[in-house]
Formats: sequence, C-alpha cells, structure tokens
Amino acid sequence: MLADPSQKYPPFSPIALPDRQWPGRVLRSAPQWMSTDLRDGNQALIEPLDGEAKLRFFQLLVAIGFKEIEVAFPAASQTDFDFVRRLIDEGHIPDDVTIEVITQAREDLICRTFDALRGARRAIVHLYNATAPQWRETVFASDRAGVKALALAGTRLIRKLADADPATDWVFQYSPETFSATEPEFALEVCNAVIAAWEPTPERKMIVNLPATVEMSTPNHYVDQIEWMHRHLARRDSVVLSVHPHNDRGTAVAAAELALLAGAERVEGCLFGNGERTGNVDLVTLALNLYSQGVAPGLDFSDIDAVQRQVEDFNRLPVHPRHPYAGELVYTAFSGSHQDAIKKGLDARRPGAPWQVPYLPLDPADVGRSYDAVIRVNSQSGKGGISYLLQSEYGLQLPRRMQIEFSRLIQQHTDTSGREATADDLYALFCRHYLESRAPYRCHSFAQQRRDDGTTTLSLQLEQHGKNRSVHGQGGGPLEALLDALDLDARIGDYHEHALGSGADARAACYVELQLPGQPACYGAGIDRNITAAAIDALLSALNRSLEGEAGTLPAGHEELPPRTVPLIYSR
Ligand SMILES: CC(=O)SCCNC(=O)CCNC(=O)[C@H](O)C(C)(C)COP(=O)(O)OP(=O)(O)OC[C@H]1O[C@@H](n2cnc3c(N)ncnc32)[C@H](O)[C@@H]1OP(=O)(O)O
Ligand SMILES: CC(C)C(=O)C(=O)O
Repeated sequence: MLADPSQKYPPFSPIALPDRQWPGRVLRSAPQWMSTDLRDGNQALIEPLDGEAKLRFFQLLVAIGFKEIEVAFPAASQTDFDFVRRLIDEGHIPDDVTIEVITQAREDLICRTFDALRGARRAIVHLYNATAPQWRETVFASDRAGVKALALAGTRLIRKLADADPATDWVFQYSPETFSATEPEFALEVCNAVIAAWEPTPERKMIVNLPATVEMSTPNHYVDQIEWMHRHLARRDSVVLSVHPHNDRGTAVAAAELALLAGAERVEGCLFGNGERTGNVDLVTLALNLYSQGVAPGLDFSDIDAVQRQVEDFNRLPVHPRHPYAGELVYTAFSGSHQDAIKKGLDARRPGAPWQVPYLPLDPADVGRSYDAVIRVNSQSGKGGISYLLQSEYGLQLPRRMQIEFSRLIQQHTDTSGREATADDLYALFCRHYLESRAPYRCHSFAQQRRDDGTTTLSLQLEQHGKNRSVHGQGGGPLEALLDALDLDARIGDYHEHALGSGADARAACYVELQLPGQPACYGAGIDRNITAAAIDALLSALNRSLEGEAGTLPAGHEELPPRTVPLIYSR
C-alpha cells in the first residue's frame, strides 16, 4: 500500500447542500421494494441461474411479498428471454406482482426486449446508460451530449413500442447508471430530458432510479445527491424516485436508509446482498431494520432459515455466519457477560411487553430462530450461558455457587479443547463430574425412618473403597443422618432440589455443597425418582469429589461456605 494514497485516490467531491433536510427525519413506513435478484444478482453469479432455478427463485420472491421483481435482461441471453416468455405464457405472475426487465439503449436490444414481454399484463421496462465522465469517455467514446442523446433515443423508442402495444400496462424506468459518480447537474439534465420525453403523469408515473453503481463516498454524500435530485427533478409528482445502492464501501444499507429519508420512495436490491462485486444492498437487512424499529416492512421473513437455505442453493454462495439477522451466529452469545445479560433478559420477559433483551435487537422467534441457539459456550463463556443451556436443554437448575464451580470445569475443558461446548457436551461433563462420581463411596440401598421427635434415622448399605458396609445414623434430616452414619466431621453448605419432568416420570435433582475439614467446599449432585436417594447420591458425590481432589474449583472469594439459608433437607 502507498504511504500517501491521496494522489492515486483523490477524495470524492461532495455536493453542497447546507440546508439538507434528511438528517432530522425518521423512517416511519416501508418503501416500495424491488428485488433484482434475478437480474443484477444473477449477472454476478459464477454460474447464472437456469430457467428452472429462476422460476423457483421468482416463486420464493413472490412468497416473501415482493410486488416488483426484475426478472431478466431478456436481450442478453436466450435463457433470460425464454424465462420471461415462460413467466407470461405459463401464467406464473400473480395479479399484484409486476415483472421488470432491463435493456441497454440500443435499438436491437430494445426491440428484443419488447418481443420478450409481448402479452404481459403489466411490465416495467428498465432503460439504463452510464452517465459519469469516466464511462462517457472510456465506454462510449462520447461526451455529455452524446450520452444524453443515447438516453433520449432509447426512451423514445420504448415509448413508440409501448404505444403500439396498449394491451400491456407499461411502466417506464430510467437509470442513469453510475449516477453517484456523475456531475449532479448533468445527471439532472439527462433525467429531466428523459422525463420530458416520456411525459409521465401522477396517474401514470415513471420510475427514476439513481444507482450507486459503484459506491463512491460516505453515505451522507450520496444522500445529499439524492435529496438534491428529489428537489430538482421535473414533474416530481409523476416520478417514483428509486435508489439502487451497491456495497463497495460496505455502507449500502446506510445509504439506502438515508436515501429514503432524503426523498427516495423505492429501493432496489437483493436478498442477503448478492450482486456485482461486494453486492447490491441487502433487502433482508433493510426490511428487518425497519421491523426492529416497529415498522412493518411488507416482506415476510418469518422463516429466515428457509429463505437463506434456498437463496444459498440458488446462488451457490454462502451467507456469512455473522450476516445481520440471518447468519448462523447472530442470535448467539459466546462471551460470559453477554450470556448473563441475555439470560436475565429472557427470564424477565413478560407477554405483550416491548422486546427488551440485552444484546438482541430482534426476538429470534420472529424470524423462526429458536432461543436454544441464542447461547453457545466456548472458553470466553461464563456461568450464565452454561447454566442457561443446562436448564433449557436438560432442565437442570444449578444453584448459583455451583454454576460458578461448574463453569470453571467447563472453562478448563474448552481451554484445552479450543472448541465450542454444546449443550450435550455440557451435560456429559456434568454427568462425568457429578452424577458419575461414585467412588470411593456409593450407596446401594437405604431405609429411612422419621421419629415422632422429628429426627430421622438412616440405615444404608454402602460400598466404601470397594468394600460393602452397613452403616446407621441419625439427625435432623436424611443428610445429617448420613453424615452421622459416615462419622464425618463435614459441613453442608448449600442444599438445593427441584423436580425434573412431571407426572409419573418426575425425578428429583439434588445439589449439595460439602466442606471437609481443611478443604475447600465442593458440590455434588444426584438425580433419582426418590428424593432421599437423590439427596444421598448428591452428598456422596460431593464427598467423593472432595476426596478425589476435585474440590477447589470455586474461585477466590467463594472457598468459604456461606451461612446456610435453607434447611438441610425436607422432613417428610
Ligand atoms: C450496472 C449494471 O449492472 S448494467 C447491466 C449489465 N448487465 C449485463 O451486461 C449482463 C448482460 N449483458 C450482456 O450479455 C451483453 O453485454 C449484451 C448481450 C447486452 C450486449 O453484448 P455486446 O453487444 O457483445 O456488447 P458488450 O456487452 O460488449 O457491450 C459493449 C457495447 O455496448 C455499449 N453499451 C454499454 N452500455 C450501453 C447502454 N446502456 N446503452 C447503449 N449502449 C451501451 C458500449 O458502449 C459498447 O459499445 P461498442 O461495442 O460500440 O464499444
Ligand atoms: C443499471 C443499474 C440500475 C445497475 O444495475 C447499477 O447501476 O448497478
């Protein structure tokens, strides 16, 4: 790269528009959408769509809700010509949908375009020619007058052919291609000449489409150009002002949104931003940006995954995992503090209340995504995400201090593997560390008795260091009785239980925090249909883990047991 790029890349010269109106405005309604997936998108594909794929793509666009669809450049290829004919001849165009086709300003191409459209109920004929100095000189070897004459000749021929075929409701669209690189007063001169030649009326409007064929500047400058045109175009009430931003600088979405503030009424683009080079503006993002600001976009992305799968299949191009609203990872949080905040936000949701989940601008359910995908766990994750997944996928509600302990274990695991841990991985690790910690102590069977004085006696058949033993103990509840039976000088800190499932299949999940003398506290867990069995297993799991040296995973400041706030165990 150059140390000083200013000679090679002179900066864009913005238009002067000190009284611009667009910055203070707010978008309150959706624009007229035009999908050019089958034209601008298609011309940018490594393998352009065949007729069959075009038809299925067209049907997808109709199902999403597009009312204007640019279907082809019919004079460019037999495939495109035949596709337009097929749409018309086989009656694939719903009454409320208008097809659009593009043509250069060349007589033979325009005539062929009309051949393709014969018999259409309604059609937009889209004429384009580049107007910027570089194209005037290099492509057309011409000048301003020549380029304007080209546009006028094309317009007049289209008008003649349209007038000769009144059975079709013709709509005319003109695009000064390379508009954003064109001197504004020349772009205006050409557009106004074309408008005068077409003579649109408020009842029979024409479309003037102002493309950022190549994105030349920050969006504010493009939008100043749009507002200036909006103010100066002739017969403004007879013109639908349209924009067609490309994404060379990565700001096409911003350019389109601001252009709508500046007076544009229509946007042309492609799903997921397919199109020449860096793509056309992404209509999915534009629509869902509106939706997440409370504006109905008129396009339906309720099953965004299905739309994405089909578009990837048609275009043979992947949608980026971080693509706004659609990417595989966009409803996912890996980092601990985000997961914590999302979990709290999801827990606090009330039906009918405004969506207020931190870090998620859109409810994933509205686009057919599930909450399960919201949180994923890697080495950057904290207890919030881990416990969310364990709870949502397996119903396990770990107490807070145990969440901290378990998240340390998961972090060791993900640090070592360098990989994401799925909910299944988390559960497997939970089983391995807690539920399967069955040595040196394991309970085979027990009998419990509750006396009139409120004490519990417990008799157990235990396996201890590989040997079977019978032990007996008593206490205020089964856990105290178990400590007594084991003759253990240990303290029980936290105790937590909840049901897993319901009805006849319900099981109890118990979590016990135990501290052996001189050792850090440590959790154990047990799950059983019998609640006392689950509690005994949980205590023995904590004991085994302590004896196996698994204690000590609680971080600094958490080693000491807190004062107990719950009774050691239910008395039933
Ligand atoms: C920005 C956009 O996306 S615009 C749409 C662009 N899409 C496409 O080009 C895809 C389909 N195009 C094609 O298949 C071909 O270009 C065709 C069939 C339309 C024309 O093919 P060809 O006749 O071989 O011409 P080619 O594409 O090389 O075009 C160059 C000629 O067209 C002229 N031309 C280019 N654009 C236009 C225009 N809008 N109006 C009139 N003439 C034009 C050029 O000046 C050049 O003329 P020259 O040969 O006298 O120098
Ligand atoms: C012809 C126009 C609309 C175009 O595709 C572009 O400028 O990118």
